[in-house]
Parts: sequence; structure tokens; C-alpha cells
Amino acid sequence: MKTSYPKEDIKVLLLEGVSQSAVESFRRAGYSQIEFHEKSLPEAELKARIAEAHIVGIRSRSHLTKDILENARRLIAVGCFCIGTNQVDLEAARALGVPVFNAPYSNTRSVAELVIAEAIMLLRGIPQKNALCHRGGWTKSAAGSFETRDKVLGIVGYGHIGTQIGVLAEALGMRVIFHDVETKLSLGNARAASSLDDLLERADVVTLHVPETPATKLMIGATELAKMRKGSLLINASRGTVVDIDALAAALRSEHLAGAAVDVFPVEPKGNDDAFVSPLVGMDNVILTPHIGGSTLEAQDNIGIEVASKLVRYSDNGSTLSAVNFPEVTLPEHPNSRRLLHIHRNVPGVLSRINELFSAGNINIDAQFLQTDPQVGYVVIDVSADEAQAAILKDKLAAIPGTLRSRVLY
Ligand SMILES: NC(=O)c1ccc[n+]([C@@H]2O[C@H](COP(=O)([O-])OP(=O)(O)OC[C@H]3O[C@@H](n4cnc5c(N)ncnc54)[C@H](O)[C@@H]3O)[C@@H](O)[C@H]2O)c1
Ligand SMILES: O=C(O)CC[C@@H](O)C(=O)O
Repeated sequence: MKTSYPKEDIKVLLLEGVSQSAVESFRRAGYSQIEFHEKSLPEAELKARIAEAHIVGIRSRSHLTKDILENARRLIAVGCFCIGTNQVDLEAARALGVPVFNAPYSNTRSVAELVIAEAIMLLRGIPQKNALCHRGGWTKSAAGSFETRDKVLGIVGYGHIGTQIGVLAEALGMRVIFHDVETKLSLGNARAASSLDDLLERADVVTLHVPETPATKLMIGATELAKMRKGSLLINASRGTVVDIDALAAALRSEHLAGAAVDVFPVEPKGNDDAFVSPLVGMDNVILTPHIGGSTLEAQDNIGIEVASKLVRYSDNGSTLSAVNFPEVTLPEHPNSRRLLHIHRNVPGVLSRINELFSAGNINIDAQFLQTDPQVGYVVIDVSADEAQAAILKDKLAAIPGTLRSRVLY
């Protein structure tokens, strides 16, 4: 059957060592042209490779800017094999008619477990004791070493990760407070702080779980660090842009903070062979981890399956359920119809032009699905048409002013 993109011609580009479970999912779904890279690619190479690809899968390192996306003429969908989607210009992707998918839940438990472990380690002063032992030292002392029980944990960003941390922390006997821009249902005995400042002033351990947005950029700087309790601890496993890292280094040097655990950095190495540079390097009371909060085999395996299946579903069936930048439609299968997709700028008149086209051609519409957002309209039309009629319809759909993409799916 003639479609706009026969499966065997669809090129899938997978970067940053996404789990093999993703590769297997694409193969099982009949996709054979899969290009896999262990690392992110340098910008020029990324631009060249993505220009050939129909589907691209990335993690947090690859920045899909407007320029790169506009150059990716064949691209139909982007998969972020992680939670964060800040590395993709979502508006630019939407304006080009390219939905972006992610895995909003699959690694949240892994991050929560790491944060709890770090809170315990920091409260006990283990990072510095461990470092000293490695240098042949010995400090058998209870000074600066505390139980978690009854300590106040301040969670900034009480979403999927923040709430799980709250539940785990309460099981250890911690008192949980949180700050969020949205009104959130408190789980267990957690209580909303009256403001970020209130949280910073009360918490023994502050942990950050906000997304990277303009509002969270440098949300924790010198002023906020100064508001934290003397001897308190900071954990950042959200995004490197959320904390002013030089101000954090200064707060640790002055011993205002007793320690920190940092998993994400304003500038991160592109891959495992590149050097890591940070003002926190060499500080014994800081746990440094290479952005592995969500990197467990379980999480990566699940993310691979979750995001690949969303991309396959979109490519095979047109469903955009859970796309982060695009009108969402869930589509039933109509194997006896032909399915056409039309993505357009949401301007008056496009839908009537589409429908006129079918009535003029005396083509029966078996089912039609429409979803719009203020910028983009997405119409899926199942029709009784033969192969030649579908091809003609596709060309006519493509010629409607305001069209971003059109496609014969099956
Ligand atoms: N280190 C890692 O490996 C790793 C793994 C997964 C996620 N992350 C990061 O963690 C972030 C949070 O993940 P999640 O699944 O909990 O996301 P989420 O969307 O479920 O929760 C984020 C919460 O932050 C709140 N928020 C947004 N802006 C805020 C602001 N300015 N002030 C206060 N609260 C604000 C939101 O309302 C929401 O409740 C992700 O966006 C990602 O960047 C890191
Ligand atoms: O795997 C990654 O590169 C990012 C992990 C994490 O920060 C996320 O956003 O899910």
C-alpha cells in the first residue's frame, strides 16, 4: 500500500546511548533503519544527521534548537528519552508540526531513591569521612553526624519526584515541607511552606525538583543560600541552571552550608570521555554525580520502551497522546479506511478547506478527529478511498494554505 513514508524508509536516529529496549521496540514494530550513537553529537554533525532522520531520540545532552529543527526537513517526531524537555525548542517544533514525546514517570523512583540516600549520607557527614579514609585518615567521631529522624526536609517542586521523596522521607521519620508554584495535594503529613523563603529558613535539608524554565533559572543564588539554616544541606538533582554554582561553592567554603549533593550542572560534559569541570570539584563535603539521578537499568529500560512506543504509535497510527507540545489525539484503528494526517497553523478556514476537498472529490469520510491548540491544528481523516485517490488527496491537502505537514498514514 502506498503511504507517504513506507516503514522501511523511515530513518530513526537514536543518540546519547538510549536503552537498547528502544532499539528493540522499533525493530519489533518493523522499523529497520535505526542509527544508534552512544554519545550526543557535536552541533554540526547533529545538524547533518538529523536532516536525514524522520524520528530522533535524545536524552538531556542534545540541544534541538530552532535552527537545527528548521534544518530537519524530514523530521516527523522527537522523543526525549527522559523527563526534561528543556533541551528542545518546543515552540519551534510545534510551529514545524513536529510533536515531542518524553517519559514523564519512568525514572522518578530512581531519582527519589538517590536523593534519600544522599540526605542520609550528608546528614552523617559520610562524604568527607569517606574521602579522608581514602587518603589514609581516620575521624571516628559523632560531631556533625545526625539521624534523619525529626529533621526537616524542604522539597522545592512537589511534582512526581518531589512527592515520592516526601513519602520515602516520612517513612524515615523526617518532617516534610514543600514549596510549589501550584497548589498541591499534600501526601502523608507533608505541609506546604508559606513561601520559598519560609522553606529555606526552616529546612535542615533542601532538595530541588523543579523543571528548567525561565522562572527556575538561578532560583537558588547567594540570597537564597544565605536564607538557608547554618549547617544545612542542599541537594540538586533537577537541572544545573536552577542553582548559582559559584554561590553554592562560596556558601560551602564559608561553612554556611555543611554539605551538598549535586547531580546536574550548568555545563555538563558531552559524553563519558570528556572532562568534568566545576567549582565544586575537590570539596570533600560535596557528593558529585554525573547526572545519573534517573540512570538505573530499570528506569532506562522502561524509558526506552515508553518513549519508543509513543513514537511508534504516532508514526503507525497518528496518536499524539502525551505529546508535550502538540494537540493530543488518541485514535482507534480503522484498518478498512485510509488514514490521512493534516497538521496546520490554527488559522480560520483551514478545516472548511479540508472538508470541501473531500466533498468535491465525492470521498466519504469514515471518521474525523480534530484537536487544536492556539497555534496548531491536527486533523486525522479516515476515508474510503483507493491508493490513487489517497495520493491525490494528500497532495491537495498539502496545497491548503497554512499546512505544516500532511501524510497518508495507511
Ligand atoms: N537528575 C536526573 O537524572 C533527573 C531525572 C529526572 C528528572 N530530572 C529533573 O527533575 C525535574 C522534576 O521532575 P518531576 O518528574 O518531578 O517533574 P514534575 O513536573 O512532576 O514536577 C515539577 C514540579 O515543579 C513545580 N514547579 C515548576 N516551576 C516552579 C517554580 N518556579 N517554583 C516552584 N515549583 C515549581 C511544578 O508545579 C511541579 O509540581 C524535571 O523537570 C527534570 O529536569 C532530573
Ligand atoms: O537521561 C538523561 O540524560 C536525563 C535524565 C533526567 O535529567 C531527566 O530529565 O529525565
